[in-house]
Amino acid sequence: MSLWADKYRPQSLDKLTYHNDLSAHLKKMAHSGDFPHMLFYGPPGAGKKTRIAAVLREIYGPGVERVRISTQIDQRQFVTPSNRKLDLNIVSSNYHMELNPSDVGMYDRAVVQDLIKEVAQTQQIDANAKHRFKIIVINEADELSREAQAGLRRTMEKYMTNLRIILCCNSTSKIISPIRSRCLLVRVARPSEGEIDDAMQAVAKKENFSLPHELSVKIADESDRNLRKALLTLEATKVQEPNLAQVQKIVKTDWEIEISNIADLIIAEQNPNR
Ligand SMILES: Nc1ncnc2c1ncn2[C@@H]1O[C@H](COP(=O)(O)OP(=O)(O)OP(=O)(O)O)[C@@H](O)[C@H]1O
Repeated sequence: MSLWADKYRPQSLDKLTYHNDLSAHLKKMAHSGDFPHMLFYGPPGAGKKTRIAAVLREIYGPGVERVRISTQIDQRQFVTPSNRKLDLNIVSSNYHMELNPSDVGMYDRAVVQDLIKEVAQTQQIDANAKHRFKIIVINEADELSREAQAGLRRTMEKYMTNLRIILCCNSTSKIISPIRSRCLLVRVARPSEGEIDDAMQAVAKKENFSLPHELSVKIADESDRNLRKALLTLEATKVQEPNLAQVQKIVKTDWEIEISNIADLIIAEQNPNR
């Protein structure tokens, strides 16, 4: 059973419920022959990854179902110059590959370069594929070391014919300017409270319950307009109090409670032992 935040994630650009101009623009670009490298940025839970996944679907058209079926998670091992073994999870399909290189810390440069080279050097096998290029999605790109970014920049130039990079991060300030200037910058802003309300109401409808407007606004407000957090909070609240009309207090997510407990402990007794 998956969480509502995953279960009801819109799959295509047409189904995205806000920033409609941006969706239309991305759609146009996906169908033009000329797809640039892209840098998606914006606050947590604003919908960056959802949007990127929708763009991939749009680009690879009818083959998109195959993307889903053939998408798999690989665990790959890299050996560092000092012979340490590192594991990295990679989500990939015939058309794309998705990585979190920051998971391997200071070895990110080697990993990024190896993987990109590997993808760039394998031709698209599917002769019916609409596009000749593959896409590599790099998450948490702002955590990449400068060396990794410099390597990435060279690779972007070298393999432009059969490879596009989509970077995803919170802020562009840690991305080196030669990369920024080679990418189309796509800002995914926080949805408004009204838009969060709409998204939660849509989930409530699919789950067959009614969500009082005041509660919805309260959740939107308390979640800092982070849509994922709002959906998680809604689900946790509904589990605890199935009759939402009676909810007095919004349920916080486990990690929030945990962090708040830790903070209380630290404040209660301020010594090195604690
Ligand atoms: N346009 C949209 N309409 C409705 N729901 C959406 C939309 N975009 C995202 N969501 C929902 O919001 C949640 C957060 O989206 P997503 O994971 O894409 O955010 P993100 O910006 O990539 O977050 P982070 O930076 O924290 O990884 C998802 O659970 C998804 O279901």
